[in-house]
Amino acid sequence: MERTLVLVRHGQSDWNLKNLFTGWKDPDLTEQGVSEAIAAGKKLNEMAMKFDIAFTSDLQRAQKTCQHILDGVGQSDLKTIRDQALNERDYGDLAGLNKDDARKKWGEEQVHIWRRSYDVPPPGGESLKDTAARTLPYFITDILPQVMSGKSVLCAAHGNSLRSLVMVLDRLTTTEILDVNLGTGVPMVYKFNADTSVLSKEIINL
Ligand SMILES: O=C(O)[C@@H](CO)OP(=O)(O)O
Repeated sequence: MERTLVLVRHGQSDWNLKNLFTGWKDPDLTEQGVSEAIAAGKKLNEMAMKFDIAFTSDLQRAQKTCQHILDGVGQSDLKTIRDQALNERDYGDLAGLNKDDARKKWGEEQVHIWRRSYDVPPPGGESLKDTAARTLPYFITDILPQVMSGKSVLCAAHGNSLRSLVMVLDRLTTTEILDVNLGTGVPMVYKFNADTSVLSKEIINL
């Protein structure tokens, strides 16, 4: 039995391009972001990937990426479940600020800690640990059972909401996760063993 999960971060958004902290804000994809999502769909189609169900967040950059990928594999009408649990980490007071301005104000090191550490939340926002406290239960109750029943599942979400899942799937430590950055529109194809452990992971570079 094949148990497949494809995780993909949305394509470039307007605020990625403008270098702004985004979090739960809801900017659209840029032209490049649309191209990345279309390219991801094309690659998965070349691999003859077919999905049984898709999951995405409550934010349009992930939803649109999900739809472009489904269009690319010829499954435009596939059942897609949207849930806030998959939303990006809430960046709190940093949302809307320019990342370079933030580095000037608080220093390179502090901003890196806010962006990539496991348990230090940005002011008024969620740490990766806080994010995992909503993404992981949702993954376990809603997404993993689909995968374990032999389905092929697409999950289009966000840099940090997906880092919280990748940390568990790849068995990374709280130190190792610091260096993990997910590329926009780059699918990660996971296959699972019958005991829910990861059999294989393939990163599909565009
Ligand atoms: O702004 C955000 O919400 C995220 C993802 O783009 O940024 P960062 O990579 O800094 O965590």
